Amino acid sequence: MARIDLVELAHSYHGTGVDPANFALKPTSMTWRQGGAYALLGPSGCGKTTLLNIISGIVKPSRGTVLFDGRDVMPLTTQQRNIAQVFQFPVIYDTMTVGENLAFPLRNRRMPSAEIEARVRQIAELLDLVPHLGRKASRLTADAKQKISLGRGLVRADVAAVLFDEPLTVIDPALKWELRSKLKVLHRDLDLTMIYVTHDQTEALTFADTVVVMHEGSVVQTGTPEELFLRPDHTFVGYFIGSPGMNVLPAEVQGRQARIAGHVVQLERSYCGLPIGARLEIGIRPEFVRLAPPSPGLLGAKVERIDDLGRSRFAHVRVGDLRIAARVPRGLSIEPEMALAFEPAQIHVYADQRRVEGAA
Ligand SMILES: Nc1ncnc2c1ncn2[C@@H]1O[C@H](COP(=O)(O)OP(=O)(O)OP(=O)(O)O)[C@@H](O)[C@H]1O
Repeated sequence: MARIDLVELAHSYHGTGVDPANFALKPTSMTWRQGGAYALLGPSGCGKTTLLNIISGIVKPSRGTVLFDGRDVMPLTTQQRNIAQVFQFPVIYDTMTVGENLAFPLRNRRMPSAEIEARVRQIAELLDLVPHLGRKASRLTADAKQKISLGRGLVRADVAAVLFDEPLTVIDPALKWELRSKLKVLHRDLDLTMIYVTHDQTEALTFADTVVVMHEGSVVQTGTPEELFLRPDHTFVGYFIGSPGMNVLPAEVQGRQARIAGHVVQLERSYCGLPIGARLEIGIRPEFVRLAPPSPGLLGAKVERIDDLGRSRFAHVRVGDLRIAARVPRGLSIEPEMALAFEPAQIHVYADQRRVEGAA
């Protein structure tokens, strides 16, 4: 296991002569804690695999350094970096049995047979593969083959980190939930540093203690699932995490007031000296906007649609040109013309998409 530091990493697949705004990975410095369970979350093409491949040594970055426990690993190959990787599709030997597949990374390291057997058994038990240990891998379903890939990634206790690149893509949806929970237990039991790449917020939030959100080649926030929900540092995080995503509304902001579509909304904190010329927006999650009967003090809204999610209902409303999602309280009778009440403590202010910390 290792602490992994990324120091001023940046990467362009087209040489460093191109505009840095077009780099696949924009300058990034961060630390992955030893023993942490991380998810690297973002939409397709945002640079997740590039970052993962730089850590493992598959891609040489255009700029910057990777340190494992303070040691520069840039001159080292993937194998020398001692990283285990699990990819989207199973990487196993069909001609070997399940047990032989799991043992393979350990035999390669010349581990004593008794230790190999004990470790293979432990991993097989954790992944419910014990009944299959003696079977040829070729006879198994795609799900079971991917479980073997996961097992092969986890079987070595001495790796610097285990990197998972969308490992549950081929898994049946019903099994996905189970395997994700299993990975979390495995992380606790095996005490490994794990980085799990996904574009699926549910996968990220259920697996990780810390979620790293990427957008257009940059890490825009690193935090616990709760931090990402309650205090998105970037409008993209607000929009990408949560369902429905955060409302992001153009606003004029002065002191403790924001003006949205001509209506004044009170803020809990004060915002003075906001950057001149910046695009100002407020962000508030639908959970903290309440649909209410029309009232003189509230922002009037036209109801377009109600989504019933079983445990909660959300209204999609229109205020002038703006579309806003709001929570529908139980028992509220809904008319075409309603109003919105905002929870001041949950309103964030953004300048050019970055959250601004207000003053008390
Ligand atoms: N080998 C390559 N050569 C040129 N461009 C590449 C290469 N690999 C990735 N890219 C580009 O770099 C950017 C980041 O890609 P990357 O695969 O890292 O993103 P990602 O978030 O992992 O996406 P996905 O989930 O689709 O794999 C994209 O614009 C992609 O087209």
